[in-house]
Amino acid sequence: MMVVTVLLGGLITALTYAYLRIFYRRRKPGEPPIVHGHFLLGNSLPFTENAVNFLNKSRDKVGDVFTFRLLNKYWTMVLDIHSYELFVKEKNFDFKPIEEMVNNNVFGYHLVDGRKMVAEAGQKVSGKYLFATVETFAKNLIEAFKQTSKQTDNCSRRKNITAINQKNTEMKIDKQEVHHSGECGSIADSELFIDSGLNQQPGLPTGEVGPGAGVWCQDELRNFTSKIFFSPVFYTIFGRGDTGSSGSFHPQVVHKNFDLFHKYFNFLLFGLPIKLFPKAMEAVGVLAQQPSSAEMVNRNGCSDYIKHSTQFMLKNNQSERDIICHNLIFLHINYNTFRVAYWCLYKLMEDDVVMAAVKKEVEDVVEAKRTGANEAEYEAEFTADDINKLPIVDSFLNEIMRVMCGVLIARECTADTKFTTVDGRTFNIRQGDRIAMYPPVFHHDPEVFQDPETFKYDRFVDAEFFKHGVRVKHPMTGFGSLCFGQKLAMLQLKWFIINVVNSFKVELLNGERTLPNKTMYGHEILPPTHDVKCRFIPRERACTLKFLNNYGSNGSRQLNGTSSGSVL
Ligand code: HEM
Repeated sequence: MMVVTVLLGGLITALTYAYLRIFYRRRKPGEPPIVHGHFLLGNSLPFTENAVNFLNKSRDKVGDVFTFRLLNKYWTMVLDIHSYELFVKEKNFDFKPIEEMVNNNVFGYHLVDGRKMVAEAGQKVSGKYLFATVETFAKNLIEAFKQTSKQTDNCSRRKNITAINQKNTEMKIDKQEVHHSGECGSIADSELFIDSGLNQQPGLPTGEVGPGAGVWCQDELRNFTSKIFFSPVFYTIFGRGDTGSSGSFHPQVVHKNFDLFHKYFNFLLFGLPIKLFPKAMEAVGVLAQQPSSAEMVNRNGCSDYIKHSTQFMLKNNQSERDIICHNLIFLHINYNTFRVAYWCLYKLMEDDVVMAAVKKEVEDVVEAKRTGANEAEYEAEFTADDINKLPIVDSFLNEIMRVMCGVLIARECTADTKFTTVDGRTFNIRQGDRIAMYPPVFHHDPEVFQDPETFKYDRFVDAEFFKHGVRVKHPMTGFGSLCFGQKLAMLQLKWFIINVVNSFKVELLNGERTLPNKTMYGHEILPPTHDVKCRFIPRERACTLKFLNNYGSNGSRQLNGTSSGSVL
């Protein structure tokens, strides 16, 4: 009995010691206030349920700089938007451990000399490389639009068959038939439906069928965006290999598997082993089937970013597996742009007023730029500056970025640090703690953005924003301070919006609605709670749009115009 009591006593003492060492913290003088939570989980549950609500409530209780706990890690949140520059410029707040955590926990690899590699590879998406990348993207976009338009011809053919057969139902296209009809693989196309026109939905205009014209095609919005946006992004990054030799390294296969993998992203980020998630394992198995590094760098159209980073890693004797993981990270980064494109299409379709405003701006500028003797020859050229000088397109995109942003700007504190906010309050931050700013809180602050829950496409036109009566220098912080791809992403997205409005009519099917999934805060761009069905048809006689790479001519080495992006 005595032995049992002693053992029990020992166990309780050990557990109490471990608890005090790992979880418990007493606030020291000068440190931010602590928001206490569950004795084991800390504040993990309210944070993962809805981070913005939790952080707002905490701020109301203890002020805009405070510390809380996620499992065993203490985080200090700086929710003072005016202190953004001070935060991102503090040399003791280091991004490297965060980057390593993502590389290690989510992608299972270590990047040798990572900071140097990112700094060097980052050059490959700025200056002349930025312009060249947009040029390649624009060409790939034309190709993707062409292929998708061809599918509506296919729908048209099928419609006739449908009419002949008197089938009054939607039909799913036979996988193989679609596979032969265009570049898209069978996975994407397996979800393509024909809107036969015979089962017209109430409230929707009749499919515009004329000789030689397509009919409305139905698709899931994610699938549609994948074909017209993710494909060109994918080919811009990796080029087009010798088709057939690349197997499952195909944009639609990669996209489907990335979609699946991303569902588990937050679990992996917090360190849970991927083996717990068989579906994620399966997806990664497919994603890992990539061309060898030697083949990749020689692929036609492979980006300078991938070429440079691959060669850098080879020089450091990193394995083929590491290179594959790095390619996945780069895709993961670009997947954000895909999600924004999804929301752009959704918001255009959701509200006729938004669509009309964006369309008018695009049509006016296309009309003004148009050259050519007749409709068949109409063509309009856009430079990067031209793209950036469309206030409605710019504001619409910024509003999407505001509402859909889920990013946490996180750093690790590398030494005990006194952090002083812009209004002069000083807080002691402990070495080893995480420290963060949270753009979604700023983006939904009613003092900065009036009616923050309402989507206002023109919110950013000639606008300034204020907090406590002081102008906010950085109202939009969704790219953080380090993102090299900000200018590229914004240009690609604007060019996509212009082109999609010019080339397609797109509509949501009746009653189809979705929302950003707020349990996914932590993803840079929030995914939808569920997908929606849409339908599309190419616009007849659409003017051909071209991107003009004028880098270096007329001194245009910089990007001018509205919100072209500024990395601090
Ligand atoms: C809508 C699209 C995108 C969003 C929302 C986004 C957002 C972000 C954010 C929040 C960070 C962390 C920054 C920080 O903590 O200060 C980041 C880092 C980064 N982004 Fe982006 N990004 C996007 C697109 C891109 C693209 C297209 C590229 C490349 C061409 C890119 C390249 C990078 C790189 C290389 C980093 C890491 C920088 C470093 O390690 O120092 N991003 N991005």
